[in-house]
Amino acid sequence: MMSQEVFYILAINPGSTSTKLTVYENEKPLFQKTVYHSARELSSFDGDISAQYEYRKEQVLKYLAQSDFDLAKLSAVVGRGGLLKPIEGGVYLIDERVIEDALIGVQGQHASNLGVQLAKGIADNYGVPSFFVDPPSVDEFEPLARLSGLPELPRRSILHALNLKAVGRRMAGDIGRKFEDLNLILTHLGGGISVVASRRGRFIDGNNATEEGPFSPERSGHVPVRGLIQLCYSGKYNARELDRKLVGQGGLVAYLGTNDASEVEKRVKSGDAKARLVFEAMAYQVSKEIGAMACVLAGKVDYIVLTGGLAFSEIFTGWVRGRTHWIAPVLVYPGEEEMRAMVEGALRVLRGEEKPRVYP
Ligand SMILES: Nc1ncnc2c1ncn2[C@@H]1O[C@H](COP(=O)(O)OP(=O)(O)O)[C@@H](O)[C@H]1O
Ligand SMILES: CCCC(=O)OP(=O)(O)O
Repeated sequence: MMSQEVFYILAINPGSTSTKLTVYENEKPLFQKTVYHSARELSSFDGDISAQYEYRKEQVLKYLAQSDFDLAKLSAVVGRGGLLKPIEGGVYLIDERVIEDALIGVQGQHASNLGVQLAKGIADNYGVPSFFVDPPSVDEFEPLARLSGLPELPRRSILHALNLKAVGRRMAGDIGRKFEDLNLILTHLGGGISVVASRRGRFIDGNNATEEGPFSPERSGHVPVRGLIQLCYSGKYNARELDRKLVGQGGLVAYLGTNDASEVEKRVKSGDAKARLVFEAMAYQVSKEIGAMACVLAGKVDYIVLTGGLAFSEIFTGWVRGRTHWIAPVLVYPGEEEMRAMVEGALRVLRGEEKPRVYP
């Protein structure tokens, strides 16, 4: 029997509330770590994502050192793609143009922009290639989904593509069907929230997780726009401060002072009425967005799928199920498949099963 070549992959996934890292030997995880960043810790960077680079890199290297894994054995590093140009899904090589777009935030600033920077930074030190897979800027919207009501402000596809594609595939496999044969409403419940209409595997519409849809642990979601204009001209905030208020300091953080949904769940269980109102309102808004995506799919919905860290909360998923089960059966896949999906993408390229795409 031929022996299979052994590849060692490091995957790095910076999110708004955490940095996840893992090392795989082929398909086998050797080490996994989630470093949580509190809202207070991140507020010291004053909304400047690039300024978090050294801090997050230090954290990654610190926990890797504790893992006893010898980085000299690395075959590749894969980072979560950021708010890059709108592109097709797939595995991409990280080159200087990717880093440039991540740094300037070609479609905005978000922690995931650090994923490609951290991956390339570490990969270059060890002379190995670096990749990103299905970034948040995967864009499969239909023409109808792109209009907002103002021609100058088209809607943009910014969502949790990596996790939602991976969980959609896993869920379809679990019921013996193909992802490409199903109509799904896929919902990522994390630091940010995406609710997506997946028609036969294509994400034809979904809320932009950085500026639309439900509020989330750290984002305001959609807000009354004329009130927002008044805030802009109130003289109280500059543009960065206001952006930070909406993304980073919105949602649970604004109402309850924490981005930690498990902490909020504890407060709800202990009888805190305000925590209950806010937590239930977030579930109510997620349910409304699911209803909107059911209309996008003209009611032809096979399943509603809830995933992400917040899907561990049975109280929360129970509220969403209660309001949406009449649309389609609700399946819950707590946590995320992002790390495995990134590693598998890199492995396909290293094994020559797929050619890496070049960023346009
Ligand atoms: N067991 C749990 N119960 C409730 N909430 C949880 C649990 N685990 C994580 N969360 C919450 O999920 C959110 C983060 O989800 P995650 O998918 O890890 O986010 P990110 O989008 O930042 O990667 C945080 O608000 C976190 O507190
Ligand atoms: C910008 C879409 C991705 C996103 O919001 O990720 P997090 O929830 O990890 O911040």
